Amino acid sequence: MSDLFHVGISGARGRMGRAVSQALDARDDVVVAVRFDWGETPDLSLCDVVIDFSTAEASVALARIAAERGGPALVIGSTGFSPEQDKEIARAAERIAIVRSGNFSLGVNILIGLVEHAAQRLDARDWDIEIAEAHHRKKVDAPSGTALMLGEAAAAGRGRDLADLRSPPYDGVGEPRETGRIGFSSIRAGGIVGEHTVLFASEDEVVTLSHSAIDRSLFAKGAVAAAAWARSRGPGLYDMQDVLGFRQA
Ligand SMILES: NC(=O)C1=CN([C@@H]2O[C@H](COP(=O)(O)OP(=O)(O)OC[C@H]3O[C@@H](n4cnc5c(N)ncnc54)[C@H](OP(=O)(O)O)[C@@H]3O)[C@@H](O)[C@H]2O)C=CC1
Ligand SMILES: O=C(O)C1=N[C@H](C(=O)O)C[C@H](O)C1
Repeated sequence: MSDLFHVGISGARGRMGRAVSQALDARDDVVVAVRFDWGETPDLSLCDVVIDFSTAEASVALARIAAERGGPALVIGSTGFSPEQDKEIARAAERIAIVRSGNFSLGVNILIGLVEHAAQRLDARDWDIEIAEAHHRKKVDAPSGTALMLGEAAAAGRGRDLADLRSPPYDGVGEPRETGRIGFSSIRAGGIVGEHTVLFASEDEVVTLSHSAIDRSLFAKGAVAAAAWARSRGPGLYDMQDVLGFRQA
């Protein structure tokens, strides 16, 4: 394999697409082969990897096409997938390498391990878990992809799936909070890049684990590192824990 690799950018004119473009410009081992947005048909044969920050629907369509032709590898950062769309991405990953993550930052991927550790040790009968996130006013999906990953880590710490533990949204007058559930809340305001807090609360004390993204170039750099990693992988569905070498064998 040549040291030079060819990258496509999906969602190129978007906030993340532009950040990815800048992150790629800083590297001397990358050629940006194609850039595309909604309604444009890219020549995927020009790419070793496509970095995709678009929409869940667009990412599923791209994954389907890439899988049908046996490449390129994909790095998918879009969020807001339905369970059926999750399955479509997993199906495509039987044919090509896909690195998918709701957050490409090192800090959040460290936080995931801390949350799982805490959830495993703090008894669900005594400790409630609540996940709060804040993002810019243009973000359309909630809870954020990162909040859901943190929720999955908390659920895994308790040996369960998030789908079984997720609290319905609190709104109006309802029943008291059910023991062992994981709650989510979201803020959309101004230009907030990305704030995530996981709160563990007992009757006597509160433990708070949190992450703040200061600039979205953070996510772009992580996605570019994932692209460099993905281009030499066989088919499979990977995430940033794999790229960073955090996954235990
Ligand atoms: N995993 C992570 O670390 C991060 C994930 N994200 C996620 O990435 C996604 C994009 O975020 P952001 O850049 O802020 O959003 P933007 O709305 O700024 O950009 C989305 C881009 O995708 C384009 N697009 C829409 N449909 C298609 C399509 N079919 N094919 C190719 N491109 C398409 C849009 O084009 P047009 O304007 O022409 O419609 C637009 O340029 C969101 O889901 C967000 O949650 C964001 C930050 C970090
Ligand atoms: O839309 C965004 O901006 C972000 N989306 C991701 C998410 O849904 O978690 C990651 C990051 O927080 C920014």
